[in-house]
Amino acid sequence: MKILLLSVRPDERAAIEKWGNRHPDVALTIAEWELHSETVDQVAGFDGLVIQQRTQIESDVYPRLHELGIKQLTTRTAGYDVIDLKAAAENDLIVSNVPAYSPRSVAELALTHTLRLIRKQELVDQRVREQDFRWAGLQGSEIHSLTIGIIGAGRIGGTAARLFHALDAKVIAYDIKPNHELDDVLTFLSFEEVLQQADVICLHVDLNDTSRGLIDEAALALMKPTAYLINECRGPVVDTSALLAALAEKRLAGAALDTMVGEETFFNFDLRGQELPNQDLIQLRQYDNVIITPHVGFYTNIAVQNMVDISLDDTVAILSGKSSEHTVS
Ligand SMILES: NC(=O)C1=CN([C@@H]2O[C@H](COP(=O)(O)OP(=O)(O)OC[C@H]3O[C@@H](n4cnc5c(N)ncnc54)[C@H](O)[C@@H]3O)[C@@H](O)[C@H]2O)C=CC1
Ligand SMILES: O=C(O)C(=O)[C@H](O)COP(=O)(O)O
Repeated sequence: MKILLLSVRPDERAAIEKWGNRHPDVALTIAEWELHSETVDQVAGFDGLVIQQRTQIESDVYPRLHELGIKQLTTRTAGYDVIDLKAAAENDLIVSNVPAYSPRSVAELALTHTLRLIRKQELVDQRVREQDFRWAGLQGSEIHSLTIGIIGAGRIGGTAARLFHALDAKVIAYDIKPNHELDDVLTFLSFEEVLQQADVICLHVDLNDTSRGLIDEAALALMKPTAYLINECRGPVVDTSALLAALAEKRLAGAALDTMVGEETFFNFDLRGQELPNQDLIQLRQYDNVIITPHVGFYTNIAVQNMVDISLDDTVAILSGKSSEHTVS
């Protein structure tokens, strides 16, 4: 069996090698390129495909994969919004993802961002760098006195809720499919109630037709002017122009963004000394109450090993005609 892994980063190689040592019967090939119209022909001769990319797969790729005899497409990520599931199904491709490689990795970043925001840590760091050691303007708040609003209480949102609950915060949540196994740590409310009551809103929805643009001008207008917004899921869930307006007019206390619209042109690039390619990023970076992290929520040692292991196990299972519990349709 021949499996091609695409978009492989140097830090994934050790995990891939470990899996390969446990499966000497599987031939693994590593490549750094992404799956697109201009690269798809290089897939010829392989049985299985494992991807991880932020840019959409073009529509002509799916029929070409079918012509090349590819029957499976696995992304070693939780989000699978770069894949058009309808086009994949029309071309007999079984799609799978890695839904739970480490919900803690992202949930712990949400907690980190929350603590940094409520202690005004960006401003503190900036001032200390400038040798300004005054306290004025730096008073923070304590987590146990706050209400945390989780939008999308799935694997990651639910894990974040448990972390916040353990720190004695009040946790409220909105989800289109509430999971009542979380009732011991949070209270499900309406979308509007969560926005109105929370001191910190954490976004953990998957990107779909109902969540695209969910945090728009109207949603931001419902939030308290003292509240913070944290986006750890996908950039398009937030209307960035509306967010910028809310920040400019001080209708929001601040924000932390681990995902942004257009991030594929700047996150995980070394742009030191260069002009930034995105106006929203330029504007957001000017605020000392905005934290930007380059989509590192997932990026822990445990998560990277699990992403590799689970995606390769599933690829082998699917190609062997067995079922995988991670197929998506
Ligand atoms: N920053 C990062 O590095 C990472 C980001 N992610 C993103 O986080 C997302 C969530 O991951 P999981 O928790 O594993 O997914 P999940 O599928 O377990 O949870 C998503 C939840 O959102 C809910 N939801 C969907 N649309 C909604 C809407 N319009 N309003 C309210 N709730 C809605 C669903 O019902 C579900 O409970 C992924 O799809 C991915 O986009 C995932 C891993 C790493
Ligand atoms: O798993 C996900 O979903 C993630 O967001 C990642 O872990 C990073 O994946 P990409 O956004 O780089 O595909």
